[in-house]
Amino acid sequence: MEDFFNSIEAQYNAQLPFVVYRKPREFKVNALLQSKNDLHFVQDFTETGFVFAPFDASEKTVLFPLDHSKSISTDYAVPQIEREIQTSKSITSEAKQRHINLVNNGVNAINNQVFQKVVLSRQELVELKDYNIVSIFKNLLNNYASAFVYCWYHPNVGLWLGATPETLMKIDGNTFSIMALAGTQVYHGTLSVSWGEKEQLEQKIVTDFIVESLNPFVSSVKLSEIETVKAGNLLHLKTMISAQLKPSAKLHELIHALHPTPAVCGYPKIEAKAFILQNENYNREFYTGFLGELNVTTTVSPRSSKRNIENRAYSVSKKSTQLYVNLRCMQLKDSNAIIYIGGGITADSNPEFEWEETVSKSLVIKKVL
Ligand SMILES: C=C(O[C@@H]1C=C(C(=O)O)C=C[C@H]1O)C(=O)O
Repeated sequence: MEDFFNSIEAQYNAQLPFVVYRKPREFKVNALLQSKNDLHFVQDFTETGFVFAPFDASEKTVLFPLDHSKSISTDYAVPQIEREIQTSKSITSEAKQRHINLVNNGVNAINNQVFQKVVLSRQELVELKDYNIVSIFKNLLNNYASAFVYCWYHPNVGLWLGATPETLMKIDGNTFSIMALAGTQVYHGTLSVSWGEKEQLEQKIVTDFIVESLNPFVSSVKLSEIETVKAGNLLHLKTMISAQLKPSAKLHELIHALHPTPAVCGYPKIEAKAFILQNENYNREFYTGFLGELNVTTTVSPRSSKRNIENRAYSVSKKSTQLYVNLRCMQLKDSNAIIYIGGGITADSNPEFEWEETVSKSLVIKKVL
């Protein structure tokens, strides 16, 4: 296992591109190491490899192509330590006022019927004296077992790390699933909590948008019950949506229809996105973009018991895609961690609470620094 992490460190020190990641609730940590520092982009999502996409879909999506990279992996058992997060009050009142003004502008636009929901965010700088990316990555692994945890690096793009609770989409053969995640409250030891109308509405907007956008691409849609889920120190509302992809469905069209969903952008999408780009006053870059495995072939054997050994002849290869929304993340740049945090705004948003929500979300990352 230490060899694995030494290879990651050596790759970073040599300024060569890599991604190291662990899927939710898995023990295996995978990495792709590019042997040269070339920068590849996705053309039409028929490629195979690991993608890293920005919030603004008019910008390019970076690809680490499987055939230009070395794949390595290790098993990693998480030590049983869930440290509680200490709330820090180090934030300037200027940053707070700026966010409150931004939220007020969002609520005004909603009252003027420009859109129904918008997700507004900010960045926060934490100065780091010195840091080791492998130790920060291990802290993320140890603290967020149910998240997709990653560290992604390209010398011409940047160094990003995160532990996201949100799946953008999973495709296994023709089976498609997606998560509608929204609504936030701080976890106080129980999942049995009640949710306000504001949170229920902001989550429903996400579910409805997904179902409507999927319609041209799928043949049968199933919705789960709405569940309360825990992500670090927070609780969210979640609906799982699954469907069968039509043979004619093209992945790039599907991604274009869904991303960015109202979980990270707003509804309607075009108006909300324009508001974000004009009003947030900073560049989200890859925050609220997506990342993950694209068209990776997995071989599934129907039975693995000895009695059915002859069945191995029927083992099938499937293409699988697993993309996650880039949330609870940071960029390490010079001697700073830039933390990205936001929340969904509806007509009933209270700007002070929205500020507090971003503070709570920032602790997910601050805890591992
Ligand atoms: C935008 C973020 O999170 C998203 C917004 C949420 C909300 O508004 O309640 C909840 C989960 C995510 O879909 C973030 O973490 O920065």
